[in-house]
Amino acid sequence: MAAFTVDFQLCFIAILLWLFSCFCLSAFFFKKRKEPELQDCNLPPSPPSVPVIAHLHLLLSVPIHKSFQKLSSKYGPLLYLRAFTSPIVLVSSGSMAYEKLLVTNLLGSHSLERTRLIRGEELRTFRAMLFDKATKNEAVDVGKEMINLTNNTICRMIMGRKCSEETRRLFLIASTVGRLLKKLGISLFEKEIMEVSQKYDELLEKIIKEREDNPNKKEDSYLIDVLLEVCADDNAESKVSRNQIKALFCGNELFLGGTETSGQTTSWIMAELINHPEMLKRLREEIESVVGKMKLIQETDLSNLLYLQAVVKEGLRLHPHSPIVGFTSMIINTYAVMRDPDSWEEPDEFQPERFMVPPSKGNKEMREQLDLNYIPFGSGRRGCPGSNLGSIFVGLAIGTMIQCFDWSIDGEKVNMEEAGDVNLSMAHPLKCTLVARDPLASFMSADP
Ligand code: HEM
Repeated sequence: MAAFTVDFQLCFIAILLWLFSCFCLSAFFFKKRKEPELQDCNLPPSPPSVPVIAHLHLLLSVPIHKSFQKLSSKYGPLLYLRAFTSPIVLVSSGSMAYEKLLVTNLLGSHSLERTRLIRGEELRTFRAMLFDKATKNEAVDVGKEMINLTNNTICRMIMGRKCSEETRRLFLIASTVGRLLKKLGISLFEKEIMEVSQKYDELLEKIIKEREDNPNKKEDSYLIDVLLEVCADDNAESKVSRNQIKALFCGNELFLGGTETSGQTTSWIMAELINHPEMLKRLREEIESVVGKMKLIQETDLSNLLYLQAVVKEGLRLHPHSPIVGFTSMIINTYAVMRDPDSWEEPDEFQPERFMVPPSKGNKEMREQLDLNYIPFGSGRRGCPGSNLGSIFVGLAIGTMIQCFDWSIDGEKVNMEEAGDVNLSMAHPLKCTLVARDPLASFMSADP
């Protein structure tokens, strides 16, 4: 009996302690929100919840990605959950087939060719923005402007229209929080997503409705048109729901994977070129001899600009955006592999020449070396499906910035200190002032 009393007391104390810690945790980790604001929002569906803690038990179950996968297969890919009173939107992609559809209709070589015009237009806007900053003598945050460029371009490649300021804000939240969580297969956004949720849903509904009412001709169709066609087809091989199409725009890996990676890579490469003026000069000379002195660089020039390609490759080798990548049951330290002194001469030096294939080495040997030791885009099934598009983004931006402007920074050299753990970034984001170069300035000021 005595033993029973002690156990009962212990149990009681344990329950009290548990409840107390739950409340402490909630006060510490989750900000309180007012219910009326949430009721205003047009929220995604929500699974049954438990009193007080709401969906906390689901968020704490291990392994979390499996538990979320189970939830999304039961209730759909876009879910509204709560931990106590804190809102969470869970975005899970539906199926491999759906992912495949996205990748082939956006990143495949045929699609890249079809969307070249969009990238050309966005590049012109980017160049005009830089020209404007140069005229006003304003500093440029290279990474930030590159993220804007890639966001706008990917958005247009998907649905034929630009991102609004709001959308861009949402993507920026997604890229910060989502970066850590994408490995778990979830996207978790805080207050801001709930605030824009209703307006955002309305905007997406409007776009989808517009496309449904006026479908594009097949040859002019964007990814969104292909997805809507599959969504409407009951006999389609891979099922796509309306919610999945919406989920594509809030936190999908296409945006997370495509924007910050290109932004950071471009910043690192510009920093290396500013620190190595002789390489910057060589690159500029190559552009002038291949493209011409009176013509602005275009995507179709990239395949002829071998030194530019080598500069981009070397930037990706020294500063991989993902220093750690996971393969099936292994973790690979790409940073260490690409700086391994057994494979690379002077591995810590920025030397684009190493990617200019010397005639004595031959292409085969070079390719073997790259296959084994060059993995800035990961490798295998989990490797980056956007590697071609990423190289185009970075190559074009670097080519444009070097061809059209002279760059300067505060101080002698750019500080190359690294920051970040999951993703490698510059501890001191690259900010420069620029001057438009003659005679190209006259072309840029005439740009729209
Ligand atoms: C220079 C630019 C880029 C770099 C350095 C880069 C690098 C990477 C790396 C290393 C991974 C594998 C991550 C891992 O295994 O944990 C990855 C995955 C991915 N990337 Fe990229 N990427 C770039 C551009 C892009 C672009 C432009 C897109 C598309 C618009 C894109 C879409 C994706 C997607 C969807 C995944 C996830 C693949 C999966 O998990 O199955 N990336 N990227």
